[in-house]
Amino acid sequence: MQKQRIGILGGTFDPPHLGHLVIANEVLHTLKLDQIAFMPNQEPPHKVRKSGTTESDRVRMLELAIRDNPFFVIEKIELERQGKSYSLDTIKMLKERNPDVEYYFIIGADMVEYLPKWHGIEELAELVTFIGVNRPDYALESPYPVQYIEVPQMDISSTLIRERCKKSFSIKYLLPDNVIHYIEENGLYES
Ligand SMILES: Nc1ncnc2c1ncn2[C@@H]1O[C@H](COP(=O)(O)OP(=O)(O)OP(=O)(O)O)[C@@H](O)[C@H]1O
Ligand SMILES: O=C(O)c1ccc[n+]([C@@H]2O[C@H](COP(=O)([O-])O)[C@@H](O)[C@H]2O)c1
Repeated sequence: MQKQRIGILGGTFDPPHLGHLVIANEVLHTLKLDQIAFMPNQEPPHKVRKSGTTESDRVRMLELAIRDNPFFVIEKIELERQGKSYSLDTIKMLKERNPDVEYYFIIGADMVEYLPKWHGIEELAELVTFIGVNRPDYALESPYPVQYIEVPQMDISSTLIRERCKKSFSIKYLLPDNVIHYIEENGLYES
């Protein structure tokens, strides 16, 4: 039996935006994967979250963002454990639960640059195939094995969206309309 092939897009998704959706879709189709699992982290290993959104806000926004795509799912495994969400621990747990799945870990070029600092990177690189996608202002080079996929470049980040909300500046077209409604209804990122 052929193994199931799943792309994992790990992230903070605070909030999810079109950059996430476009890279997920490009990788899904280029590699003909079975599905893409968006995996929100509990506590990002390399940055401090200051936005004030709750875990359930981030999950709800992701649910809304991927709602119309049957190939997109949410993997909540990192929300089940406290502390920093090291990818090595997560992938080991996922492989234990699903031994017949091959995992493709999708990362933007900022994370490709950061790979040497990932916890247990040598071991992790043996367990997954890293898929690197371009992102403005970052190089796509790594001493670790990374398969590169060229995606339409978008200078959108969650930081940009949070900053715009704070200034009451428009965020239309940068993320799905239903996520924008959620942000507005719940007054997220206003301060
Ligand atoms: N516009 C983009 N182009 C390519 N990759 C992206 C883009 N936005 C996010 N990514 C990648 O998606 C993954 C999850 O990103 P994350 O949820 O941290 O979003 P972010 O926009 O980088 O957030 P923040 O601005 O808060 O740091 C990371 O691997 C990141 O490199
Ligand atoms: O395990 C690590 O050391 C590690 C270091 C940096 C980032 N990551 C993972 O890379 C993914 C993207 O991270 P972020 O912070 O840009 O959302 C997310 O799943 C993180 O948990 C993992």
